[in-house]
Amino acid sequence: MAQSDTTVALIGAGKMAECLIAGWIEAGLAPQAIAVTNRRNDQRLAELADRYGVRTARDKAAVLQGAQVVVMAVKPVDMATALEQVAPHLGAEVAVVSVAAGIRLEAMARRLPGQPHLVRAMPNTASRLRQAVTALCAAPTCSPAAFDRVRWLFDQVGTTVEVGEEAFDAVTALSGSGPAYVYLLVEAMLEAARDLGLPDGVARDLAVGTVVGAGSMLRHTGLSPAELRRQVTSPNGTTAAAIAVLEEMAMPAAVRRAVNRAAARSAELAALVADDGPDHARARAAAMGS
Ligand SMILES: NC(=O)C1=CN([C@@H]2O[C@H](COP(=O)(O)OP(=O)(O)OC[C@H]3O[C@@H](n4cnc5c(N)ncnc54)[C@H](OP(=O)(O)O)[C@@H]3O)[C@@H](O)[C@H]2O)C=CC1
Ligand SMILES: O=C(O)[C@@H]1CCC=N1
Repeated sequence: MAQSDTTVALIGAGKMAECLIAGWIEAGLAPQAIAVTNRRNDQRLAELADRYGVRTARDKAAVLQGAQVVVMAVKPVDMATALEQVAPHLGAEVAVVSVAAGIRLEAMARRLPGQPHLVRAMPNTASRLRQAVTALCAAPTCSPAAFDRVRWLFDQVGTTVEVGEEAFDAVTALSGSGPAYVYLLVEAMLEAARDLGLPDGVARDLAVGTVVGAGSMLRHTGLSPAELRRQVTSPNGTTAAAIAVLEEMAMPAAVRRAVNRAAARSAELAALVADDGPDHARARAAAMGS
């Protein structure tokens, strides 16, 4: 069977699931090759069926029926339960992919005994427009064919990179959460534009065009961000004045700290599906804390 005939079941029908569905449909996957379920929100399933033509069902067995790839798109806190619910309905040849922050392959394997084809993925919401960057890591037991199928799926919604699992907390902090950092920057730029009296529509067009243009420069010139920044910054000019304020207010250090904190949070979230050892309850409580 060709990879373009891949059948997918999504467990979880939230924001990340919808971005993947939208990207796959845009890439030409048949809507009926995609099945989705969630925990209890029937209206949400109806919405996705209506919007994309995908199959939906409340019953997990029905959604998993015939799926070659199962994408676990639930919150880390819900992953243990969700894995236990799908386990009885999986054939051994099915590839199971988790997109959850923090959840480790070893923890998935413990909840899915006898399931060799396990993959961890960290996409981002730009999969909606087929512009995601997705990091992938396969369990040692995953067959090359199963991994290729999973990789093909994520290649349909952007670009993929294979990394060791030890890099996943960092990847999650950088590119999984990363879009939010950019949006925060744009929010602040728009507030400043409003302070300066620019009409909202004009400001949005200019700010969005600026971010997209800067991203394209990063992608296509091959120049470093530092060099590109230098090209904008005339001595004693307007940019230099702005950058001086950002440095004085420790913006670069704040971003570094934020990305580090996100990576640490990813590591904390691993405790949600950690071993049921003596420290489990405490680790779980701590991870759920914030
Ligand atoms: N949002 C993002 O930008 C990114 C998210 N991720 C990861 O994707 C995962 C999902 O995040 P997101 O989409 O934002 O979360 P949402 O809260 O939007 O969606 C979570 C979904 O999981 C469903 N769910 C929970 N428990 C079960 C269960 N036992 N069986 C079936 N469905 C269940 C919920 O159903 P119901 O509504 O009925 O309770 C809901 O549809 C997370 O693990 C996150 O780390 C990864 C990269 C980026
Ligand atoms: O905020 C989160 O935990 C998820 C993972 C990466 C992006 N969103």
